[in-house]
Amino acid sequence: MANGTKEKWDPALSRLLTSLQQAKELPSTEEELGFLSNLLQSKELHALVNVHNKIISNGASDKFFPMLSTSMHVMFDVLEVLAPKTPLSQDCKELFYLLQRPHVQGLLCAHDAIAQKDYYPHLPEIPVEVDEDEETIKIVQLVKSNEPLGATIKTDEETGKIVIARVMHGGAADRSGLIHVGDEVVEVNSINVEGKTPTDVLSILQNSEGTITFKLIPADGKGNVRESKVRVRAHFDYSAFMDPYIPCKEAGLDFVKGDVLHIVSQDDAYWWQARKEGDRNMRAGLIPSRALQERRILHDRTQSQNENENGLCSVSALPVLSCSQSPKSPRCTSKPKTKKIMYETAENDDFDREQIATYEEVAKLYPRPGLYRPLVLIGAPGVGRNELKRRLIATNPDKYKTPIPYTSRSMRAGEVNGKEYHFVTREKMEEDIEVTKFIEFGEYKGNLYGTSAESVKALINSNHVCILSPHYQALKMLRIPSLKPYIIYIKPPPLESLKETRNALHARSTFDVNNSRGFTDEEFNDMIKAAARIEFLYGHFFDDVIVNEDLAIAFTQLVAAANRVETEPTWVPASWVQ
Ligand SMILES: Nc1ncnc2c1ncn2[C@@H]1O[C@H](COP(=O)(O)OP(=O)(O)OP(=O)(O)O)[C@@H](O)[C@H]1O
Repeated sequence: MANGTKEKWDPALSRLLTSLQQAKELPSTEEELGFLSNLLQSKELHALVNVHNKIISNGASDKFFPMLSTSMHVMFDVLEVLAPKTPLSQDCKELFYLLQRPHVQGLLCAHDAIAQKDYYPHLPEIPVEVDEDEETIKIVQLVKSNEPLGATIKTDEETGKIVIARVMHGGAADRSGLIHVGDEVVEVNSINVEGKTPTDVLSILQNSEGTITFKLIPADGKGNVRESKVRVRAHFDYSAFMDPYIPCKEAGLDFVKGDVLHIVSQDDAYWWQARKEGDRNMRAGLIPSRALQERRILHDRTQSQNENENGLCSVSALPVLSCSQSPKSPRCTSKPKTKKIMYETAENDDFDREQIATYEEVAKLYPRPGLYRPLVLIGAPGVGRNELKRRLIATNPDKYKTPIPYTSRSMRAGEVNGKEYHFVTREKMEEDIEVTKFIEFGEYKGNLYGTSAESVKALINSNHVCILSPHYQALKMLRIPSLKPYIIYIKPPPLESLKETRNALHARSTFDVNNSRGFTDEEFNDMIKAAARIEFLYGHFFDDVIVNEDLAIAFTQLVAAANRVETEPTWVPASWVQ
């Protein structure tokens, strides 16, 4: 033996070597035998087998049973908790730093792979011709519990046999490490399934008690697939129960618009496997893939277009405002207001309407010194965005700033250029509007008004927290990587409470008499309708929602949100952190 003594050798390797000696009579070349003999005696293989055996024996002993298989998640949670505490304690700071080191993360990742039993060697196909009739059969026994099996079956289109269609990450079948996609099901509890439909097989499974024994013909090229790290924000609501096409309703994962999902597998073109972010439940669920969801949306749109013969409305499900809106004046209020900016943008400019919103890849953005994220208050006109904005600025006028708008109107006595407004010519403003320099603009009494993207950037660059309360259509220009806005939706309370709070005498001049106003019943109704519309179109962009019922409570929530942005990690589009 070239290396080491034979006694220390793994018994399986020794047996293989002995068999190799006996195989000399078989029709094989000297070269092949020599290669195998060298391989079986190599130090590297020996070391690998030892490591493998150790892992298996540790895995088998209760003493080393993993406490969890998601230490990477825990690490991210800990980072989240620690982030705001780093300025307070040296220990927190050190741990925060350590947990972000690639070596520590690599160690935890390896731990999770082992805890998820993702360590079985993935052997290539045997490169010799196998007798077609002599198929390998594996017998897998699983104990039936309340937990679903975590696998789905289907009839193979070519062979007509029942095969494993998918194995849910972290489910019972996956944890067994013995059932793989493509395995052919021959028997279930000694019942031959040949010629049976998946529904028949399902009822055999449902009627079995205790241990379930599968006889399977292994698929080629099987193997445990590592979990992907992709996180997405859902832009639509999903209920597996309501989905007639999901291969198995029980295996579905329900979610609502705005939920962050961890996509663990995208192997299937139509059905991804996902967990809700932060959900400790190990088993993943099925959700429609991006491609499938896009197809469905397109199909629904075509159908609603067909139904809508005059073709006036392309999205029939949109909550619509009752009043007609002209391009020059999209607001519904009948009363003139103190705020002068009107929006040029017409209803049909709602930018998401033509996009197919399914999933958006997201990543965590950690707060850091020098990162000043603008706070954007979105809401129905009149809901109280300006009131809240003014109050927040008043808490710290050196920190919170709002950009000074541009106008084409002439300066009045007492006004200073760059204080109330930046005064520019109409031609200059029109030129800038043309090259999309304004995040919002409009015309009022023959003069143009607008807020430029540059002035938002200037505030950020001068280390201020920029606070904006633009028209919701401005989100299109604001939600970009260079600005990284934090979007807070200011929601009106239910109609009765809206009327009650706004009609209360003291509420009219809550903060600034000049900016106080009353509302008609029609305006209250319009506010509720506009709110429903904004939620429908932009709900998936909201980082936070504040119900502006009691003003003092809403303001406290706004202050808390503003602090959160500075101290806690938040989910943002993945492209913002790359
Ligand atoms: N929670 C509340 N309770 C009572 N009154 C409120 C409340 N929030 C706001 N208001 C009052 O409602 C009026 C409209 O608020 P505000 O001007 O801030 O609305 P807005 O969302 O900025 O709308 P717009 O963009 O049309 O000006 C103000 O008089 C304000 O004081």
